[in-house]
Amino acid sequence: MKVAKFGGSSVANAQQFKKVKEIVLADKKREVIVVSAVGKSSNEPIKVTDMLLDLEKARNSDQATSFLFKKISDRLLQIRDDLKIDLRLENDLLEIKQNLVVCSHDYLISRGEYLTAKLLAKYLGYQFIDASSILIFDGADLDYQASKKALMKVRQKFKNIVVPGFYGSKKDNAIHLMPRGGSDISGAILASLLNAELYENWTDVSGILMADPNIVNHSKRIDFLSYEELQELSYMGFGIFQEEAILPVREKQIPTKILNTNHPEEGGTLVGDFLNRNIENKLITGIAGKKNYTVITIKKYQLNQHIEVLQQVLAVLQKYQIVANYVPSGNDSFIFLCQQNPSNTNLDVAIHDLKVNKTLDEVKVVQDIALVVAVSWQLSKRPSLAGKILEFLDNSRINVKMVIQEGSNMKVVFGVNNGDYEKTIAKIYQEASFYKMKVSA
Ligand SMILES: Nc1ncnc2c1ncn2[C@@H]1O[C@H](COP(=O)(O)OP(=O)(O)O)[C@@H](O)[C@H]1O
Ligand SMILES: N[C@@H](CC(=O)OP(=O)(O)O)C(=O)O
Repeated sequence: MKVAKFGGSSVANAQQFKKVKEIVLADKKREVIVVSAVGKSSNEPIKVTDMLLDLEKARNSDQATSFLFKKISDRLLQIRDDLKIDLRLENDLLEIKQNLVVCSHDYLISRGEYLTAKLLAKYLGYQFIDASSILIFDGADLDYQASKKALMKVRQKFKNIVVPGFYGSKKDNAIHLMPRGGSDISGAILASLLNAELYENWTDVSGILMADPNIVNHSKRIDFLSYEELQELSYMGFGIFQEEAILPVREKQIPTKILNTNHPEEGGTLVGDFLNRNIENKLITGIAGKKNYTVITIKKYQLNQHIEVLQQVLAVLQKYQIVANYVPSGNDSFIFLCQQNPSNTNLDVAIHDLKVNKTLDEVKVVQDIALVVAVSWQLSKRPSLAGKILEFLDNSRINVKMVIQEGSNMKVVFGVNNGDYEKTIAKIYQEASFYKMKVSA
């Protein structure tokens, strides 16, 4: 059997629902369908999930909510009416409206998926199964056994089901919301629980492209990608597949395909255990990145003899709950990379604490740095990769602030000014995707 997840763009309007139906019914093995909330279309620039977030903001600041609630309801009811789906969605909408003042964030934001899945289930003639009854979480982690047991019970009764993505339930039955893009995770978990032969992830691009199509026009598709490569790319901001969705399919080695709902005939990217594929002479597999990092360089003479300094710095970061990547950089210094978040002032306070710490020789802070990662299959066999890319960037006068090639034998990270982010990705793509390199044995 196959698990097929359809993203918000695949269910953005009635037209898209029709395409989904055609795809699902074309293969009997597509038994478990996971769906996101109604997403963006050319006429509707806002995802229902973002509309719900706006609704929550209005509720929390005692502003009027009825206009926003109506807008959300209208989008869903329009699809129902266009497709003549025989479903009294008004009852569900009323229940949500009645809960609006008191309900939790997780409940409210998950309602987009809940309502969309109800519509799709009815439209496909599949059974709607609320994700809260089969994906059970213990804290942030899935309770695998409890979820498997609940899912098996459902599957004994119903073969073909539609499950809303993006949420499950906690032990106390309250809704547990996943991170943004979480329907990818729901699909991957279901594929893992069911040992699916394939996990299909249907979206609005025909596979994973070497670089973000919003930055590079006509970027080449990656036909085959290993779980490890996808992990590195998703971690660094590949928007197309949620990073946390990789582990469930990777653990069970479930082949995963990224496909286009608008063009199923174009095929897509197959993600699998391809690390031992025949080495190609392509310079890189893909490029990803994120803006808005703060780089904190800590200097301490003979640092390797003062391990307590590292402990002190980590304690400050822990105190202010700062998530940071740590990079050793020589005998006398190390750097931390932290993602900036304008609404979180903890980073400024932590930096202040570090600066007044007399044990440290110097604390240098550089803000507004973008990190761009080039992932290359078996980097160790291509030792001159980082140098080659630096040469390309140098030729186009991009000021590279740092290069990190630690730990993984799969990626090189370049730190550049935020303003050079797009240019860096475009440049690496332009040069590297055409460049053929000799591979050492
Ligand atoms: N490397 C990439 N390859 C393909 N798409 C990418 C890449 N990086 C970013 N994207 C963006 O990801 C989008 C698909 O993800 P998303 O908007 O979450 O879709 P969905 O609503 O189907 O889940 C594409 O439309 C594209 O703009
Ligand atoms: N609707 C949620 C979950 C999700 O996975 O959406 P999409 O598949 O449209 O990226 C979000 O916007 O984050």
